Parts: sequence; structure tokens; C-alpha cells
Amino acid sequence: MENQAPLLHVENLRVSYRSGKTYNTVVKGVSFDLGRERLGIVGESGSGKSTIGRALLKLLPTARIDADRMDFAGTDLLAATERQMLAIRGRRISMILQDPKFSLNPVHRVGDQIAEAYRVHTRASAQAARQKTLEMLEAVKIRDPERVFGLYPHEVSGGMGQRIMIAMMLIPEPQIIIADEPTSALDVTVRMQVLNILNELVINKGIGLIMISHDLNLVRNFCDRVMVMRSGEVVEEHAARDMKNCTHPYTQGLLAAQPHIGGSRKPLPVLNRDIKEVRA
Ligand SMILES: Nc1ncnc2c1ncn2[C@@H]1O[C@H](COP(=O)(O)OP(=O)(O)OP(=O)(O)O)[C@@H](O)[C@H]1O
Repeated sequence: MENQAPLLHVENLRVSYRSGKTYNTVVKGVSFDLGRERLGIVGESGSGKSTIGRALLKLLPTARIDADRMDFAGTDLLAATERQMLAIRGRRISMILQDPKFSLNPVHRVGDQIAEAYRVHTRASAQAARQKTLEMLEAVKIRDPERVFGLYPHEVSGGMGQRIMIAMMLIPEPQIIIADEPTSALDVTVRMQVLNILNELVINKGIGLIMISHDLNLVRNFCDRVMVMRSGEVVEEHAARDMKNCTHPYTQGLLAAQPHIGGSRKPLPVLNRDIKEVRA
């Protein structure tokens, strides 16, 4: 990241959903930069994390998106036309969602879907796209790419499905990946494999990764930087390694509410949303 312009520069982002005749603001002035690094966005359900991810791609047809700046590698995303956004979505900024079942087409073989994602963006020949797909399946640690290429989505496990999704999102070589709860449907071992793959991408390919999660422990162990959201606002931002020094009672509450192996058997503290403290 040293001396490099950020990939993404967001200043005072506000997002409001229409509610009858009025608008309900759910992201209330969020600012951040993203370099070639892993930025975690955490917060409880409804705090606005996913809305930020979708706003960056202007994938919110019923919402109003305002910002002072929303720049991606020299492109003003706010001013970008739908045509320009089509060239950015998937090709230059990819999004990985929690459950691959909703993103893969059930009636097409997974290999064909990945190859198609490549051809849409590059106009490569069918043969070149197939070859590239096999390489991508290998890159996401799928052992027998030839066999997996020919499977249908219902024939793959959750963990393999998520790796297939990652392969599909990566094949056009995006500069930014937004991963929205990418591992929350996976068991612990597969979760680690998927995180390792994302990690290698940031390190080896210089991708910027935004990891959206409600799991503060996961994010602080995996990311370089963590932004904590509450009710549409950023309450605190830290280098992940400094998270233990967080000062905001809400962040302290989130940390205290995380279970850990070998911890006390007492009930976990409950996050108190009205007053700024945690009750045990
Ligand atoms: N399409 C929509 N129309 C209206 N309100 C919405 C819509 N999508 C989300 N919201 C509201 O916006 C707020 C923020 O939602 P968002 O999904 O961004 O939160 P989140 O932090 O990602 O939560 P979760 O972890 O549960 O996904 C919530 O109050 C939610 O109800």
C-alpha cells in the first residue's frame, strides 16, 4: 500500500431506502479508503454493512445514494452511467455473497458458468475460456478441475460451491473484491481454506478486499483494518492488531459478546443498544 493512491476513496456516503413517501437513511455519512489490503466492515445485523457494499456497485435500485466522493481507480462512481457500471461490475469490482446456491444457475454446469463469466468480459474463445476456467479451479484449490468443471451446482458441497463462486468472481481479474459474509455458511475447516484463498489473492495479485461480517473475531484475525458500524455510522476504525485497544463501548460490547473456546460457562454478555455499556 505504501505510497500508492487508494483503489477506492469514499467520502460521506449516505444511502436511504424509500419508505412510502419518505426516505429512511441507513448509511449516514461513511468515509473510508481502500488500498491493496483487507478491510473488514463489522457490525450487528442491520447496521448497514451490506448496503455499503451494494452502494459501491450501485446495485440498489430502490435506494438513493449520495456522497461527496466515491472514486474507484480514477472513475467517479457517482457520475458513472449504467453502461460504465456494467463494465465495472464483475469485471473490475466483484462481489462474493454468502450462499453460492443463490448465485449459480442450477441448470448449467459450473465450469460453463465460470467460462461464461470470462467470455462476457474478455470475448475469449470457448477453448481459451475452458482452459482459463480449469486454471482458476486449480487456483481455488479444487483437486480435480476436469471433473468439477462438468458438475451441476446441486452436486457440489457448500465449501466447494463457495470456491467455485470465488473462481467465477476472480476469472476476470478484478481489482476489488467485496466479500459479504463469504464464509458464514461454511464449517470451520472449509472457512479457513476459503480465507486462505482470499488472503493469497490480496498478497499475490494486489487485490483490495472488503470483508463484510458480523463476526468481529474473524475479521480482526483476518483483516488489516477494521471499521465498526452501528446504525449506519462508523463508530470506530482500527488496525486489526489494535482492536483490543478499542475505546467505543459498542465495539467493546461486540468483542465481549464473542464466545471463545475454553472461556467461562457463564452466559455471554448482551449488547445493550440503549446505553453505552455492556451488562454481563
Ligand atoms: N431493499 C431494502 N429496502 C428497505 N430497507 C432496506 C433494504 N435493504 C436493507 N434495508 C434496511 O437497511 C438497513 C441496513 O441493512 P443492511 O442489510 O445493509 O445491514 P447489514 O449490517 O448488512 O445487516 P446483515 O448483517 O443482517 O446483512 C436495515 O435496517 C435494513 O432493514
